Parts: sequence; C-alpha cells; structure tokens
Amino acid sequence: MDKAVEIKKLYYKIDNKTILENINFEIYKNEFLAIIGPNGGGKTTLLKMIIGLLKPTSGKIKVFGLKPEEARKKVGYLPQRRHFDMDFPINVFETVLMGCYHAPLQDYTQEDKERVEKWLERLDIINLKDERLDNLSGGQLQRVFLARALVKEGELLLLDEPTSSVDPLFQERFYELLDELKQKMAIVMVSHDIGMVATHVDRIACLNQRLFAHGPPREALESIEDVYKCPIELIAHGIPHRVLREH
Ligand SMILES: Nc1ncnc2c1ncn2[C@@H]1O[C@H](COP(=O)(O)OP(=O)(O)OP(=O)(O)O)[C@@H](O)[C@H]1O
Repeated sequence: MDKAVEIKKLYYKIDNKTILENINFEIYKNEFLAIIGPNGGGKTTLLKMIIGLLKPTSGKIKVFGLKPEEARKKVGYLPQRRHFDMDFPINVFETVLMGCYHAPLQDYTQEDKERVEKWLERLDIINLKDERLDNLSGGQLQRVFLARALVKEGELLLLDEPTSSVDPLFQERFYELLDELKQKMAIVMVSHDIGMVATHVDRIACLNQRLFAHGPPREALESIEDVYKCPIELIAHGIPHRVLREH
C-alpha cells in the first residue's frame, strides 16, 4: 500500500521530559485513522510533527516521501482551536481563504475563491461568509476552521479534535463527509470520542507517550486499558464506553 506518512524511531523530548518515545508507524493513502489516548499523551505533538511545526529530537518522519515542511502544500490541518487568537480582525471568508495559502507574496486565485465558496456551502456556513470570527458561536467557529483545513483539497487531512463543540446533527454529517473524502485522501483524526471513531475509522492508534497499539478498531481497543491506565468498559461493537475509575 502507498504510504502517506512514515515514522521511524521517533523521539520527542522537552526539558528532559519524554513526550514521544520510539514511535514507529505508517499511515497509508486513502485510510481513515484515529489517534486516541489520554490528555497529555502526545497526540497533538505528533500531528504537529507531521505538519512540520515541531521537529523530532531524534528519528525520522516523512510525508509523501518528503520532509514534513516540504509536503505542507499537500496537507490540510485543523489545529486545536484554543491556539487561535480570536481578537484578530478577520472574517469567515478570509479565514477559509488562508487555507489556500501558496507562498509569500503570491496572490490567491479566482479558483481559490471559488473553492472557498464551495466549502462554505458544504459545511453550511455560507450565510456567515462576511461575519467576523469574534461574532460566531463555538460550533460555528469549528466549522469555519474545518472549511479552512478542507479548502486545500490536499492528499492528507490532519484533524485535531474536529468535532469538539459541534452539534450532534453536524457531527453525523461530518463523519459522512469524511467517508466521502477518504476516497481521495488519507485522514488522521485526534479524538476523545472513542465510540464515534470506533464505528467510522479504518484503524485506531492508541498513544500515550508510546504507541500502544494500532490496527482495526476492535483489535486496537483491546489494549485500551493499558493506554488509559484505568479500566474502561467497551460495549460490544465498540460503541459507547465508560471510564470506571477516575484517572
Ligand atoms: N511547549 C511545551 N512545553 C513543555 N511541555 C509541553 C509543551 N507542549 C506540550 N507539552 C507537554 O507535552 C505533553 C503532550 O502534549 P500534547 O498536547 O501533545 O498531548 P495530547 O495527547 O494532545 O493531549 P490532549 O488530549 O489534552 O489534547 C503534555 O505533557 C504537555 O504538557
């Protein structure tokens, strides 16, 4: 199978604290992969390495055979929203257009603008096109950032907790959209919604500093208690889950 991402012997340390330890892993084209694990387990850090925002302390990471920063034009990225400065005076259309960024001093094209319109329509936020971001609700904002990640129509889509704060109806539509998109691209999604991902993704990777398991949902979830370091009840078919003890 063709590889979108290849990770070998990857370590990441900050101030002598090991955040990621000996990660060996591949992500294939046209697969929908979820990364799950407890808070602070290193999921966001790993996504940032795939997009080239952070460099490994040691080890190798290749995206479509290139260094991550060289492959960026093929990669759409939805960061965790808390990192965005909401006071920045920018409207919805301009925010999504930023997702088409090519290179310094290179203007956006008419085609870029048409793609923005298309994704605003698809995510049902075309009516918000001229709104400033600080006027939007949390769920509306999340859709705007999703549109920004999707507008590039790249070959790899990285989503860091994409369904946080969107309503259940949109969540369902969003998963349908991802099912369609994975025909054309690889999708990597960080999520805490184990039940939801178990029913929608091809493969789950369980990360807590180390990669505990990766495989089809049922197989990967067998190691779930090791990953979370507490008992978790998984109802058959991998749907709802319950943490039985605080961790
Ligand atoms: N800039 C930084 N300086 C020091 N430590 C950091 C920094 N960024 C992240 N960390 C630490 O790295 C670890 C992994 O963080 P990361 O955000 O990747 O986890 P996560 O699995 O995405 O967590 P969550 O589920 O809470 O979003 C945490 O212990 C965090 O405190």
